[in-house]
Amino acid sequence: MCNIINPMSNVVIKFGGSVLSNLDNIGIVAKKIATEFKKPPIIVVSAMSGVTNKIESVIDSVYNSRDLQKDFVFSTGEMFSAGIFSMFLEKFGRKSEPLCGWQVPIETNSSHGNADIKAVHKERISSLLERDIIPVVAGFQGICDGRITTLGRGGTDLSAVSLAVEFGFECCLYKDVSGIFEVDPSIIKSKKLDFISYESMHNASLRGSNVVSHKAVKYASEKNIKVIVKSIFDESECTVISKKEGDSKNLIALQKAFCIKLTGLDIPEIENSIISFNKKWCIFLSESDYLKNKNNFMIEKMYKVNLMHEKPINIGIFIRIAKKYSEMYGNMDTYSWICVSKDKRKELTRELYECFAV
Ligand SMILES: Nc1ncnc2c1ncn2[C@@H]1O[C@H](COP(=O)(O)OP(=O)(O)O)[C@@H](O)[C@H]1O
Ligand SMILES: N[C@@H](CC(=O)OP(=O)(O)O)C(=O)O
Repeated sequence: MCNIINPMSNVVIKFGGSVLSNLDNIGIVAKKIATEFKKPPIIVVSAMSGVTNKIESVIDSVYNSRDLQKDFVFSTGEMFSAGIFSMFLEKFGRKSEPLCGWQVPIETNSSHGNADIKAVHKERISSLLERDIIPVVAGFQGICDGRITTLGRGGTDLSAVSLAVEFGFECCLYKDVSGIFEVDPSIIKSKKLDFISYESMHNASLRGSNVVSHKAVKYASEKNIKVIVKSIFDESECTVISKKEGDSKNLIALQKAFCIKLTGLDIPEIENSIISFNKKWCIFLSESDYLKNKNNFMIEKMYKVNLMHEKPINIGIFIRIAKKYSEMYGNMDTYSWICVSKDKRKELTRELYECFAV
């Protein structure tokens, strides 16, 4: 089942790093847009895959920089892909113009590195669309007080959703997967969902299923705009994220967890940590706390396998599985988790899926 995007209708189309993995792929998707979309869509692009991580490591190697400089450099990956994508569109016969966030402009608050969108101005893009020129917007970025800001990792999804809201267009996120699955397809084979509610997707995104950024899902939910996730290489399938309450489903999301196991009660002061007591004391760290503390403590890199369940699950079965794999687990009304080492994560995920998937 899929709502095929109608090439005759107005649409915002976002291509993420997973699709923009090399120049050949950019050429292939740009050709498809240039030849199949009669009405000019608004294209929104991420940096090519791996580029933002590389930029981040360059920034870290130079200087523990202020947010202002960091965002300036961070935003360049998207500028590069917007320019290249636009060149390909022209090569395939369509007029196009690349735009940075500040040129649109997309106004944000001043939270560098994790800014929120305050306003999207339509005039410049509208004037391009009227003249049949395809705008290619660099995602993940905006402007505040004349300074470039970035929207947080995965933020291009948010750029696309906010443009779709402002223009009243459909919003389609093209990924390297044909939709949202009950489990990340790179971990195990599971069922693809035709629909998922904002709430379920938001919960899954917050707990590691970063296929769609949690900020984008929240924004779409607040503005009640449906978001379509699909693959450009298989147009027959997709997932629609919307208000529609779907049937009850279990989703599994994997999250990296950085964990200090304590021998005594000598608890270090670490911001935002969750202290969990389950036979042993341990502290889960955020990735940034992990980087700050990795030289001072023995920190284990683990995986938190989160099972999101809309109905209560059989707790006896869950605890039996949890104990088989780990001493660290938790059970709540709507989600349960088990923390395991990297080598056990697939096996555990498979067992949870087999026991609890609907
Ligand atoms: N439940 C899920 N369903 C589909 N894909 C998922 C899920 N959880 C994680 N993923 C991963 O998300 C990836 C796509 O997201 P991402 O790399 O952020 O895309 P992009 O950067 O192109 O927007 C897929 O390659 C897939 O491995
Ligand atoms: N390039 C940025 C923004 C982004 O949205 O990327 P992607 O769409 O590839 O997840 C990041 O890596 O966070």
